Amino acid sequence: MAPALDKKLTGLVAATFTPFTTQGEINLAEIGPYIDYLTEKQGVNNIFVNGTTGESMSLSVAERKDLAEEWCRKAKGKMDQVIIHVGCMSLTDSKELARHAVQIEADGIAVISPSFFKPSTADALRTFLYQVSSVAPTLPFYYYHIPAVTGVNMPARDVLENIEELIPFFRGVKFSGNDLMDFGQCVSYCQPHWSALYGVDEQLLAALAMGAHGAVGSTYNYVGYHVNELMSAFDHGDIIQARTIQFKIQELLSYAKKLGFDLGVNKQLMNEVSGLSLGPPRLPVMPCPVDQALAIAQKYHSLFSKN
Ligand SMILES: CC(=O)N[C@H](C=O)[C@@H](O)[C@H](O)[C@H](O)CO
Ligand SMILES: CC(=O)C(=O)O
Repeated sequence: MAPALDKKLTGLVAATFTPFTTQGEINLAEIGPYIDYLTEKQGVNNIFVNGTTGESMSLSVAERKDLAEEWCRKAKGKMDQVIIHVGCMSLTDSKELARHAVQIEADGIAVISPSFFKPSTADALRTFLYQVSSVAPTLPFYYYHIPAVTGVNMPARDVLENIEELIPFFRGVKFSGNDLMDFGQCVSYCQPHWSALYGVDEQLLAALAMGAHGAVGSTYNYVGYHVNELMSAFDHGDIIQARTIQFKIQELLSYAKKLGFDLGVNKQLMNEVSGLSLGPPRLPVMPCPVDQALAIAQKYHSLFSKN
C-alpha cells in the first residue's frame, strides 16, 4: 500500500460529525449518505474524522475504530483523502488507533496534544507525537493545534522545530487557533511537501493571506460549496468577492453564537441543512433545542440561497 505519499493535502477538509442513533449509539449506516452529501452537494473531497467536531474524546477506542474503518471504506473512490484523528489522553490508546489507521488504509493521521496532563514543553509534546507516529512510520502525520480546547498554549511553530528528524512522514499542521503570527511562522517554516491547514472558519481569509494551503473545519460540512468559491476568488485575486463570502459566514456564526452555539447546535444545524440524520451529540454536550436550530437554519438559508 502506498499512502498519500506525494498527495499534498490542500483545499477544503470537512471535520465530520459523528452520526449517533437517537439512543446514543454510533450510527455507521449514515456514513455513506454523509459522504455523498459532502461530495455531491458541498464539493468537499477531504474529511477529517474523529476530531473535535466528531466528539472523539467522548468516544471509546472501539467506537473510534469502527467509525474510522467505515469512513475509510465508504470514502474509497469518492474522497481524495481521509485523515483520522488518533489523539487520546493515553499514549497507548493513540498508538492503538494509529496502528489501526494503517490497517484501514487511511491517508493520514492527526494528533492533538493530551490535555488532562499537559506537556510542559514543546519537546515533551513532540516526543509524544513521535511515539504515536512510531507505530505508523510511513503514514502522513499532522499535528493538530487547538489551544482553546486543549489549554496547551505553546506556539505551534515551536512544536514543528526539527520535527521531521523525529517523524519522517510529518506532513503539516492543522492550526485551529487565532494567533495568526504563530500561523504565519508555521507557514514560513513549512517544507514544500507540508500543508498548513487553517481551522478557524470565521477568519479563513486572513489565514489564506498568510499562506494557508487549505482549511479544516466543522462549517465546511454545510458551507463548503461557498468556501470553495471563497478560496477560488482568493486564488484569482478577487479579494472583494472572497471577503463578501467570508462576511456571510461571520454573520451566520455571530448570529449562532448570540443564540448559544456549541457542538450540539452545530450538529443540529447540519441535520437541518443536509437532511441527514446525524442524531444528537453525546453527553456532556447537550442536544440542541429545536427552535434554536431552526432559527439558525433560517439565517443560513437567508444568507446562502444555494443548497
Ligand atoms: C473549536 C472547534 O470546533 N473548532 C473548529 C475546528 O477546529 C472550527 O471549525 C469551528 O467549529 C468553527 O470555526 C466555528 O466556530
Ligand atoms: C474542526 C476540526 O478540525 C475538528 O473538528 O477537529
